[in-house]
Amino acid sequence: MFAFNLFMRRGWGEFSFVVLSRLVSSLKEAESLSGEQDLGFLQTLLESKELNALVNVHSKVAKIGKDDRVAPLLSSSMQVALEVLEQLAPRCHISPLCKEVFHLLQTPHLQSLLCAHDSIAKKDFYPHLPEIPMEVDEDEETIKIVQLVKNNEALGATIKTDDETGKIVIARVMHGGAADRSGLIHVGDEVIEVNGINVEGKTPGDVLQILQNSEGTITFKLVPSDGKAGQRESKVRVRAHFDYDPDCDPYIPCKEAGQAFQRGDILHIVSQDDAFWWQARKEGDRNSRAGLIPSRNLQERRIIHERKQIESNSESKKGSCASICSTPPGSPNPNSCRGPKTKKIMYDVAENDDFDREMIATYEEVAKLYPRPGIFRPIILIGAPGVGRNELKRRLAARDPEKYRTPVPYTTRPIRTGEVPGREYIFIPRDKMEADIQAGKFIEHGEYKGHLYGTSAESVRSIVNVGCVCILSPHYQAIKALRTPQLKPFIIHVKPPAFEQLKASREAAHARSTFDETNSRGFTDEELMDMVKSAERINFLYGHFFDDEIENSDLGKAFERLVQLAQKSECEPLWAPATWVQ
Ligand SMILES: Nc1ncnc2c1ncn2[C@@H]1O[C@H](COP(=O)(O)OP(=O)(O)OP(=O)(O)O)[C@@H](O)[C@H]1O
Repeated sequence: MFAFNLFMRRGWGEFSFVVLSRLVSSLKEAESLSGEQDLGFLQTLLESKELNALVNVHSKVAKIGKDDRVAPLLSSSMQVALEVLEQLAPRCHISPLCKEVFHLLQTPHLQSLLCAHDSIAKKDFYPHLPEIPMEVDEDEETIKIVQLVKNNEALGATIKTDDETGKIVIARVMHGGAADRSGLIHVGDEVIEVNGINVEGKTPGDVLQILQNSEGTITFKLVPSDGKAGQRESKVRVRAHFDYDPDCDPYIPCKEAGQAFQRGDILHIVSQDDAFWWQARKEGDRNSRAGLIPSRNLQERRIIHERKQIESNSESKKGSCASICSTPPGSPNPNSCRGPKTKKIMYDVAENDDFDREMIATYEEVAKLYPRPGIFRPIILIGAPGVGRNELKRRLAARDPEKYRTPVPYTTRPIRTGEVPGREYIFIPRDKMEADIQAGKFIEHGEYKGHLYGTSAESVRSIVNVGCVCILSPHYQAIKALRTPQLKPFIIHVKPPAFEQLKASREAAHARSTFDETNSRGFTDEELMDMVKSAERINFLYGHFFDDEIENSDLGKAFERLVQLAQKSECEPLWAPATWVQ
């Protein structure tokens, strides 16, 4: 007893050989107080080489730990570096010093050093040693009694009936919730009593009722699980590619535990332990508890199931006039009476649409992409034909021709009078262009009136490599080919306003229809209507790829917004696919 009192008083920080030898001698004094077997065991342990070696190491570490000169000043130097980067990003052009610090702080070696420093400062020494196996009497069950004060906040844990034992167990503990913060309730703990009421044979619903009827302090009697407690938060961030509302989800285990989100939201996935229900919180919501969201696996299954249902419904309705809308909004109406389009068509829409429907958009892992000094992300303007992408692109290039450039397209058509090779087009023989298309050298291409047209990947790269911002306004189906880790484009959706506003703005500006080959008339109502529908459809199919959007109603305002977005893409760290940030 004396020995252990000593042990407690001194604490581990002062534990040394002196203490160890005093422990051994005090054991001898206490021989009469306890069983011989226990004392013999303790004496062997205290005199063992292993323990003495450990004490030796501990004493040295403890000594160094007391030296203030090597004590860390902070344990979040990486966070500080990121904040400095964020502050510096818009100021790089001010001085070469800013630029150099900005560049230095981004180097992987320095960032790794800061991360290593923080881990040591936090005493985050991995790997963790396995827990010491405890020999427990088989009949003896360890029980913990946990008391939590009930307030307006949810407990942040869910319960279920264990399939094998039929007992009530803790199914999940929501990160950051009351149960998690208590550090006392863990997944797999068996619930024996709630407020003195034995829950054996009860359903999770019954237990919930007990909890709901309780006021003030709630006492749980739990048998701890033998699994690992206190899982660390994962650092994964994803961009959601669909809207989610737990209130409308009949399968979520607990609606109150759900986390609603919208397409485009950045989510911090804090746990992926459960195959079907991840725990996540919206990025930036640091203090809120995490909520349940469907896992990628579950969401993919749902989408496949929904598609199958839609397909079988439309199969069974074949031949009848009414059909379920299995196509995205704004899909081309095969009965449309619009005349033949004279406009240049770069893609076979029908062929590519089937491919798009194959995509199952759930979550995309993202990371912050920091601006690189002197290398700008290409800006891609996507939008319905005629919406004004070229007009905006022209204005941006005219504002600063040294900075914003558009690649010169290639064509196989013969040169016309007044045209200068390399100015309007780069003229190229058909067999050469076909071979280059085959070799994947074109980021977009198409055929119009028997001639090929296209934009080469090399022309985009060469603009980027000379430190200019490349602006592109390709057909929307080129998104997938352009959204690569090499190009890292910033993609903006240029949207039309509602029909009335669209019509009024185009009429007021005497806008020329891009559907008329001679450019001699304004847009017809049908063309404007198609533009609105097409924008909805583009948003449905590709909305999750857009970094931002511009509503092109008032041209001046739309252009102002484009300038702001261009600056944002040049200066700010922005979320991008994680594969782009290596
Ligand atoms: N906000 C606006 N208000 C009025 N007129 C506009 C506006 N935006 C564009 N326009 C006009 O609409 C016409 C079509 O614009 P533009 O050529 O830029 O379309 P586009 O999206 O590039 O089309 P396409 O892809 O079919 O070539 C042009 O006459 C342009 O000046």
